[in-house]
Amino acid sequence: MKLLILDRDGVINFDSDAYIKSVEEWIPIPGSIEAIAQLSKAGWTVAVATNQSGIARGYYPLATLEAMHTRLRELVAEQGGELGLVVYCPHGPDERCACRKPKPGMLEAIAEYYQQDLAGVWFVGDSRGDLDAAVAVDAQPVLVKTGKGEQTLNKGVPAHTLIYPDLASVARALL
Ligand SMILES: O=P(O)(O)OC[C@@H](O)[C@H]1O[C@@H](OP(=O)(O)O)[C@@H](O)[C@@H](O)[C@@H]1O
Ligand SMILES: [Mg+2]
Ligand SMILES: [Zn+2]
Repeated sequence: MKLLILDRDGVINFDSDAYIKSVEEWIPIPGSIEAIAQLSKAGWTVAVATNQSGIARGYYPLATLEAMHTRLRELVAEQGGELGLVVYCPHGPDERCACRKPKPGMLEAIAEYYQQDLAGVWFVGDSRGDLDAAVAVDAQPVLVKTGKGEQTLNKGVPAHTLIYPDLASVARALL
């Protein structure tokens, strides 16, 4: 199976240090929706693994997070594509859950859902925690320079990380 896993904020949509707290604040990065649609139409399963500590912090309710993901699915469907499983970690850093990146719990949940081994599966993110979660399960860390990607790159990334300007260029590399 052709499985691609994406981080959300800073990869699919613009990120903010003030968190993405509403559907109105959830704005796709140009080319990202089209990239997901093109990949899915080419037979790729595109899943999402996203930290959403804003839930634990009380910045937005679960219903708002779900509304963002409904919007994402709708936009991909309008381009003729289909978005796969979206997994999120609603916990705060101090809850020591198993799912918050850099822990690989969400990646493992996606692998379990699709009964797919994660070795070499590309996980595309903008933060160091994304890359470390990939390394933890022998997936392929892929950094995009959107969102926090430039800062992440400047601080150093795992040795075999692949680096692309944005999700659209990742899609072009796979298609
Ligand atoms: O990039 P993904 O995983 O899709 O989501 C990241 C968001 O949950 C937020 O994660 C926060 O980190 P803390 O959770 O406060 O450490 C901050 O980096 C925010 O700027 C960011 O919007
Ligand atoms: Mg991110
Ligand atoms: Zn969690």
